[in-house]
Amino acid sequence: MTDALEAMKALIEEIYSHNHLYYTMDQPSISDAEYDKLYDRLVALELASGITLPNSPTQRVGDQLLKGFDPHRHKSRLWSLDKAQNPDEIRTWYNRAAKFVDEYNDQNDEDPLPPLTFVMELKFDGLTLNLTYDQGILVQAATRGNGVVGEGILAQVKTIRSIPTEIPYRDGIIEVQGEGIMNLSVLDEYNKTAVEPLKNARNAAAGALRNLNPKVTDSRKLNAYFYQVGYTDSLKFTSHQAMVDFLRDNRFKVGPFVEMYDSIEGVIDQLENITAMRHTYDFLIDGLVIKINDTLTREAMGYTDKFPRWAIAFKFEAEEAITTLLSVSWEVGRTGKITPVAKVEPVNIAGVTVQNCTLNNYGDIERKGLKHALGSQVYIRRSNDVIPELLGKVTEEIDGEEVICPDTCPSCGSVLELKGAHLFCLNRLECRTQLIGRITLFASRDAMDIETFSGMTAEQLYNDLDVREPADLYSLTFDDLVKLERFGEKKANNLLASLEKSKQCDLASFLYALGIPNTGRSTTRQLAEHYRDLHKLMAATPEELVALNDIGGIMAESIVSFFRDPIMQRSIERLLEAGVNPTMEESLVVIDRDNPFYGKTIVLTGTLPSMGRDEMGKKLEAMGAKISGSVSKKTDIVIAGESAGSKLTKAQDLGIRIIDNEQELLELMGEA
Ligand SMILES: NC(=O)c1ccc[n+]([C@@H]2O[C@H](COP(=O)([O-])OP(=O)(O)OC[C@H]3O[C@@H](n4cnc5c(N)ncnc54)[C@H](O)[C@@H]3O)[C@@H](O)[C@H]2O)c1
Ligand SMILES: [Zn+2]
Repeated sequence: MTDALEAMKALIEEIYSHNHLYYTMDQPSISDAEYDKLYDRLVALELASGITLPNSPTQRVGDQLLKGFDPHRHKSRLWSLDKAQNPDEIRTWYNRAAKFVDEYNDQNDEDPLPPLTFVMELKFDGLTLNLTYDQGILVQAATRGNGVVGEGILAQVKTIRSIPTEIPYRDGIIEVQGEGIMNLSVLDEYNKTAVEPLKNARNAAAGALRNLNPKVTDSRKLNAYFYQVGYTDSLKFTSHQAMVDFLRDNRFKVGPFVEMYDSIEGVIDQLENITAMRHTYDFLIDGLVIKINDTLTREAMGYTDKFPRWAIAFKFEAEEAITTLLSVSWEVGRTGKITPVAKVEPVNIAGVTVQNCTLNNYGDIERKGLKHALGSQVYIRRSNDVIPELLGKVTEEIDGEEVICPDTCPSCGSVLELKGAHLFCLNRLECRTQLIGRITLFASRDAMDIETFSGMTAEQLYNDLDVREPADLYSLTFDDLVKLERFGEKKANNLLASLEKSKQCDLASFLYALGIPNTGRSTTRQLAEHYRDLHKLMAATPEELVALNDIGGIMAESIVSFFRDPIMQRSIERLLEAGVNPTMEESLVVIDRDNPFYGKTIVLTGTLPSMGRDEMGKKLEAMGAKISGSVSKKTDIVIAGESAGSKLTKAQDLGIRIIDNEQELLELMGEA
């Protein structure tokens, strides 16, 4: 028992030191996942021993208040939330609630509680805010603090444009709870020019709101969402739904996802869908919150010392971790761009072991304060299946070994050149890695689609048969190939046949195969559709190109300088001489040019009830529409399915035509 006590005391001390860094300083030194592990260990010890020490963090909310802010005593307490990691833990919570209601109703058969219904909302990851309105005027805004008393941050909160300083409801005092956040697009924009980039939107928002200088808060362009009326003098809401309606009527921003369910299995059925959508929102969420809808039931169930019994948070798997930066190596891409790749101490993030992380470029290392970081603790993030990213050092003050940037190309040894934030090897004719990269791209599936070809094939052909550029592939012979290791007659013949077949290719794939810097598959398709002829495109001017949808200045310059480069011109000429014949496939069906989608740029977002976005996109393309991935002034129509996120908001802001009813859409398409 004394062992358990000692262990508990040590854990409590450790947790408090992290609480202080997280809640008071907004500068955590461990990831949330690691923190949660410590916390769960303490909970387990308390359960096993049956002892809870009086100062245990499991019995209280938050941490000490920061000096310099006026304390604000909340009119009604603010709470933390109980957590579930999986559907079974949600079912356990539900069973407890259902049992409570049964027992309650047995004793109160005159006035029973209604059957349980639920609401599910996004769990915003920012800083809790409690706003006080007196006769309709915003008179105070406070942090959660320890739940009873928070820090008054009215001046800071007033910099948030979306928070109303006056509301229509004027009967006495009302307190409204929500979360101050920094939109992810705003964080990206801020970091593009910031001297000190911000590593994480949660800490960025919390740090800005708890900054004594409201000008700093203002410069971070924060936002806020509200989900709860904590206190009123006289109002009563029968349900959460009624409360949300009240919030909307009083011009508070309510989350884009607030859904009602009449069974817990209905809630659980949706968990996976919403989890899959977590990256479509322009703000951080760290989970979902499930709450019982009915107010009387909430009041009857009440609270523990720390959280309401009528709500539970479903926590997503963490996407950030802390680990050690071991080394940085430099990789040469097919355009000659040199990219730093960081090797880290292997760490598990959401079920995947991460060992390598990208740093975008040379400039990034400086900007993220990583110049002296070898051997240091660093934050990494892996989200949305993208390549893990290195965010920055955990403790900026402590120097590690220096990251040395190369002056010469690690592949060919020629002197590197710095263009903007990127290092480049300009030796395009002889740099082995670049050449192999270009050949690999040329043969890849989205390009010329040469069967069974891989990066290894390109390397082998380079080493053994002097294949230096794509055109060389077309002069390979059976005798050359059959001699190669791991090749046999069959493989040699297959490769030759596939190369022969690729000569009749469509223009868009051919353009993609050339590897024009900064242009992806959708751009090359657009170029092909517009110019319909390789030589016309090769003669295009930057002005002509920017006039096309989705092509910006940088891309236009890339395209023009690519085609003006004598080396590329020669390379294309050789391909044509070899018999490659890129053509624009004329569509077989004649498109009715009077249909409402002809020539329109359309963005699809959210989930459509009857078919996938890809399928709908193809149908619209066949009607002459252009499908684009992002909303801009050039967008004509946004088709919004269920749970559409930031794209829909942006379309609304820009006043773009929105079709959000599938029936209407199908009618317009002539399909209904
Ligand atoms: N890394 C660290 O060192 C460290 C230290 C302390 C805490 N933490 C993190 O904080 C968590 C515990 O924190 P907590 O109690 O502050 O918060 P919580 O995660 O338990 O959640 C409670 C908060 O969720 C917010 N919330 C967001 N959306 C909501 C919605 N729709 N409805 C209701 N509430 C909503 C509210 O502000 C509320 O205060 C830990 O699990 C850990 O992840 C990390
Ligand atoms: Zn090189």
